[in-house]
Amino acid sequence: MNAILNISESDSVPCTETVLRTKDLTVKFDGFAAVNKVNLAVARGELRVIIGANGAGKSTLLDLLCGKTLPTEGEVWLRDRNITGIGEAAIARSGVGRKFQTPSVFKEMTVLENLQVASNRRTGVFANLFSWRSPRPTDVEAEVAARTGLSDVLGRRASELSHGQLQWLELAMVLSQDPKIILLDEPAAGMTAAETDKTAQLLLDLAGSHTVLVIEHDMAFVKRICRKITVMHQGAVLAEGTASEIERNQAVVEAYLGSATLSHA
Ligand SMILES: Nc1ncnc2c1ncn2[C@@H]1O[C@H](COP(=O)(O)OP(=O)(O)OP(=O)(O)O)[C@@H](O)[C@H]1O
Repeated sequence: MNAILNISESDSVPCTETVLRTKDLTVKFDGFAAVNKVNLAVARGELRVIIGANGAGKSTLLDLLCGKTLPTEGEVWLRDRNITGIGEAAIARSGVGRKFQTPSVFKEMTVLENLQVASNRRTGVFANLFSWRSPRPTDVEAEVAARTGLSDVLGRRASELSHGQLQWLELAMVLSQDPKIILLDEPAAGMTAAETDKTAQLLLDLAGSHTVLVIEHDMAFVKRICRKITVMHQGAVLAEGTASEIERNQAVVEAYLGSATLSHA
């Protein structure tokens, strides 16, 4: 049992308990349905990838799940709790962590200082920014840094990190708040092949103990990490299934993959 991040042997076995569910989730902007009656059911410990063409509604769906955007209709459920409209902060406190595509780390702070800000976020950002900081990581910060490959750069300023390290720092900041569900927007975008590999392994390691939803365009990456894919098209769910089921689905091929298969897209 890893007490620090609440990872146990049984947690690492994917199960069929649904932890995140949406019911006819819809948001309209000036009458345009960016997300349209989406019914999603994600199991505890699952690593789910959401794919779809530009403008399909993927990011907006994550915005709805984390409370950044309020739905026009429909509901979001976390296990047996309806979290629709409870607000972004309350949803975060309920265990949903979101990492955006553009890192929002404090560039002039060290990696450790960024982790300290993140792990104390519940106490309020300003109290936190001006509070005294230990030069040593707590057990949780050390564990999160080890998990994301940042142990050797804890003392380095964020501005000196590579693109991949910045992305991992942002993920580490999300992890340090101990989320049960992690929402990620294109975590491997702009990464080198080696960084992409490391990110794939990181996500595979996180799944099981966490439920992970990832938006991704890089199909080689998708095939590597994913057991179940949700395909979005024009705000709605077009198909769900394994990579091989998806690449054989004629509607998906026509709407998104074109004549390419997932391995070539
Ligand atoms: N706040 C908003 N106001 C108006 N329209 C919006 C808003 N947010 C998103 N949209 C529209 O909703 C649609 C879905 O956008 P979204 O960003 O969710 O797509 P996406 O699948 O994530 O695309 P990409 O892969 O390019 O990021 C787009 O047509 C977008 O212009």
